[in-house]
Order: sequence, then structure tokens, then C-alpha cells
Amino acid sequence: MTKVAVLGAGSWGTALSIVLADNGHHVRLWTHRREQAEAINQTHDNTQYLDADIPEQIKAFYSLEKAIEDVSAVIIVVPTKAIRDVCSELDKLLRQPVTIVHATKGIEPGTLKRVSQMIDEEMTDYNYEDVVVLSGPSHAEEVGKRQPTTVTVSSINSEKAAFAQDLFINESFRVYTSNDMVGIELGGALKNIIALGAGISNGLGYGDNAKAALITRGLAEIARLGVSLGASPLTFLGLPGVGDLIVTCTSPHSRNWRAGNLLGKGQKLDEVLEQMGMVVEGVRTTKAAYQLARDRQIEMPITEGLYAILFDDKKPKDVVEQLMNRNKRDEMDDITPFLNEHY
Ligand SMILES: NC(=O)c1ccc[n+]([C@@H]2O[C@H](COP(=O)([O-])OP(=O)(O)OC[C@H]3O[C@@H](n4cnc5c(N)ncnc54)[C@H](O)[C@@H]3O)[C@@H](O)[C@H]2O)c1
Ligand SMILES: O=P(O)(O)OC[C@H](O)CO
Repeated sequence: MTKVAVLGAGSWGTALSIVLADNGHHVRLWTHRREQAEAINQTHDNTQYLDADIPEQIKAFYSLEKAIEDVSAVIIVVPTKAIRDVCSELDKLLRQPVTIVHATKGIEPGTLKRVSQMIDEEMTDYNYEDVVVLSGPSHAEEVGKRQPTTVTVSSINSEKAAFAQDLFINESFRVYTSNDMVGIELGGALKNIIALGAGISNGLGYGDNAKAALITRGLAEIARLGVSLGASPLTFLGLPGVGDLIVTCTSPHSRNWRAGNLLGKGQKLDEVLEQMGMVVEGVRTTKAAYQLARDRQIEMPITEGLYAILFDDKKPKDVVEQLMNRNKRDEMDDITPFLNEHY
């Protein structure tokens, strides 16, 4: 059995801790809020973030130094915004070699870096090639109830990916491996933009046709950007692509979908984010993807529309009208030449 530290006691960190505890591992769940650590240890629940019983072998810690003492794996599950601070602190305190797995879905605005690249920059002895990413269609609410879930782990270092697969896999949590780390990280991050769009569409009163359009045309633009950044197009047909698009664009469990739904009903971004109380990664990732698309001259009309709603105060209805009135074209026009150019 392995001693594992999980950094980030939000909904996903808590759900992944439950998977690890079910597999017999000793889990140290770290939170930067002392009162939360104390409450988890006393009550064995974390109801602000997840409605689930927390097994006895999960111990919550407020001290990062104590949480990572003697562990052989560190699972990083804080929001993208917190990755640099947490990793630079981790770098100062780690005394032994560990396998680092991250389950965070985002791209950093400004630097336009993926999470593994941010970890690489903050940690002296680890570069992105040693980091493992875990991603896929996986709402914490269902994982906490041991409902069947499938995810993918990936690393440039295939031994580390296999280690992570063994650490997490069980009868209700099936873990695949992939050798496309770039695609796995990008799929998980970019689907949040489309989930915001699907929520907005619902808030506007639109139905399944609009949702299906967003999922499929969203997939096309995710693949276009992903391939230009070195991902395999096939990855986006798998769990971290189509799979995660389906789960986040169709479920009210999704924080991104819920935030989009409120925006579609007319609420302002600031009040929506305050109301959510949990991270809505799609907002910052929209900023990053918009910049990446501009820099690389990739057509991403849905992402551009989302950017206009979130940051330019454009009305959602006007954005839908604009998307529906784009130039006539063949469905594969913007996909086939692009893939031919890269493959
Ligand atoms: N919730 C899910 O179902 C789910 C599933 C897969 C992936 N993810 C991804 O996991 C990541 C975390 O999401 P979540 O849903 O658990 O978020 P959350 O909002 O439920 O929890 C985030 C946690 O991070 C902590 N945190 C925030 N800033 C911090 C800082 N500076 N230092 C230390 N801790 C800090 C918060 O206190 C909170 O405990 C996101 O990237 C999300 O996209 C979430
Ligand atoms: O709740 P969301 O929108 O952050 O999505 C959670 C997971 O990424 C779903 O796979």
C-alpha cells in the first residue's frame, strides 16, 4: 500500500482521495484552510464540496510539510490559478522523490501554459516529462458514490503513467493510459469553454439541437487548436475529448455548465462566480484559448463568442445569432485541410 498526499480538498480532491482510500492506500488530504482540515477529521465529511462519507484512512492536514512527509506520490488537484503557489511551496518542502500526478483542468492566461508545464517551472527536480495527468469524464459527485467512471492517465514517462494507473484503478474507477499528454491536458481544459456555452444555451431556453451543435462544433475547434499544439486528433475522440464534452455539456453537476446556465438567464459574470463557490475553470481557460487561437491563427468561433460574452459584455443571444449567420460552408471544410497539413 502506498502513502499518498492529495493537495486540494475541494470536490475533486475529496473524490479522488476516496478512490485511493478504497484501494487501500494511506491518504493525506491537504487543505490550505485549517478549519476545513479539522472539520474533515472530526466529522468525516466535507459537505461544502462533496456529499460523501470520508473513509477513516483519509486524514486531513493543514500543514503541507506534514501532509507530504514520507509519501511516494503527490496528487495535485487545486485550481489552475493556485498551481504555481502550491508547487513552489511543495518544491521547498519535498525531501524525497515522488510521482507527481495532476488532475487539474486548465490553461494559464498570459503564459498560455498547460498545468504540467507550470509544475515544471515551479519545481526544481521535476520537469513536465515526469508529471502524470489524470483526465476524463468524471464528476466528483458520481465518483464519490462509486458510480462507474472512466478516466485516462498520461505522461511522457510511461512507467509513471502505469504507476498512476495502478494507484487509482478499481472496479468502479477504470483508468486507461495514453501516450498523448498534450492532447489529454488540452482536451480536459478546453471542454470547459464549450460546457459554459452549453449552459448558456440552456439558460437561453434552447434545447438538445443546440447542445449537440455545440458539442460537435466545439470538438472541431478543440481538435484544430490541439493538433496545432502537437496533440493527436484521435485523442479528442476519446475520454478526455468527446467523453468529457458529453459529461460537462449535458450535466447540471458541471460547475461550468451551471455557471453558463446562470449567464444565459441574464446574470452577470461576477455574481455568477460568487454564487458558485467552486472553481469554474472555463472562464480563465477561455481567455487563454482565445489568445492561443489568435497567436496561431486558428479558427475558434465558439471560443471567440464565449470570450465576447465573458469579457466584452456581449449579449449571449447576439453571439448565437452571429454564430448561426457565419459564412456558408462544407462541414469538413475547416477540418480536412487542417488535418492533412499536420498528418
Ligand atoms: N469537481 C469535479 O468533478 C472535477 C472533476 C475533474 C477535474 N476537476 C478539476 O479539478 C480541479 C479542482 O476542481 P474542484 O472541482 O475540486 O474545485 P473546488 O472549487 O471544489 O475546490 C478547489 C479547492 O482548492 C482549494 N484552493 C483554492 N485556492 C487554493 C490555493 N491557493 N492553495 C491551496 N488550495 C487552494 C480550495 O480551498 C478548494 O478546497 C479543477 O481544475 C477542475 O477542473 C474537477
Ligand atoms: O464541474 P466541471 O464543469 O468543472 O467539470 C468537472 C469535470 O471536469 C468533468 O469531467
